[in-house]
Amino acid sequence: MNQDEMKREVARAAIEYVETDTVIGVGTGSTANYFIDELANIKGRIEGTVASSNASAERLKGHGIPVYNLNDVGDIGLYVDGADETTRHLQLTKGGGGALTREKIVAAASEKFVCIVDDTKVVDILGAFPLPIEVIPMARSYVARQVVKLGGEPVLREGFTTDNGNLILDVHGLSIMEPSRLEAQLNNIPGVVTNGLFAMDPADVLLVGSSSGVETVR
Ligand SMILES: O=C[C@H](O)[C@H](O)[C@H](O)COP(=O)(O)O
Repeated sequence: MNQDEMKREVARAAIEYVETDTVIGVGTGSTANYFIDELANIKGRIEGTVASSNASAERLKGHGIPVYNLNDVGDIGLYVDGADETTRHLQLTKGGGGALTREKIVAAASEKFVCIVDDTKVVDILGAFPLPIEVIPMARSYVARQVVKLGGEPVLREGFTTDNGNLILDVHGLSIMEPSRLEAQLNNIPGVVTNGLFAMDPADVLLVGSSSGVETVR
């Protein structure tokens, strides 16, 4: 099974968590796209969705699936999204597609976060994947200097603007031994909107696709 087939399999497995007549929080990225395509097959069974990016909203609408504004729905039961890296403790790095802030908001507003990955994303220690930080444009240099003091090497994601009109610094070289501590430390820097660590509030369920099938980690 290749990586795309594994992504499709975990996306299909996540459909099991969808409850009838509910609003589903939907993530962003290639794995989340497979989930959106699977959701299209059962769209008559759900009330609608809240999307974590404009790209996902467009894909959902393209399938004729209703997309609501988070402000217009109450708490959400289920959020399904991919990740760039995950540990077996369900702590994640996200934001490779730059959607980290809206992802963190929709995940926080959801009762259960089911994370769907292929087995290439599972690591012992987070950090090989550069950690994305969403930054208010006027604070870019200041934030970059503070990140250097923490031992990271920030690289501006050239030509990229988030759905919120901000910039992304991809931070290389951080050894993330204490993910929750680093998540809080980075978020405390003025000018940081949020960073891509989901450690203080990790996923609730991890579905890992591999050539031998889909494994569930809780
Ligand atoms: O901003 C993007 C998201 O955090 C994605 O969930 C993450 O980058 C994983 O994407 P993919 O499923 O394409 O590897």
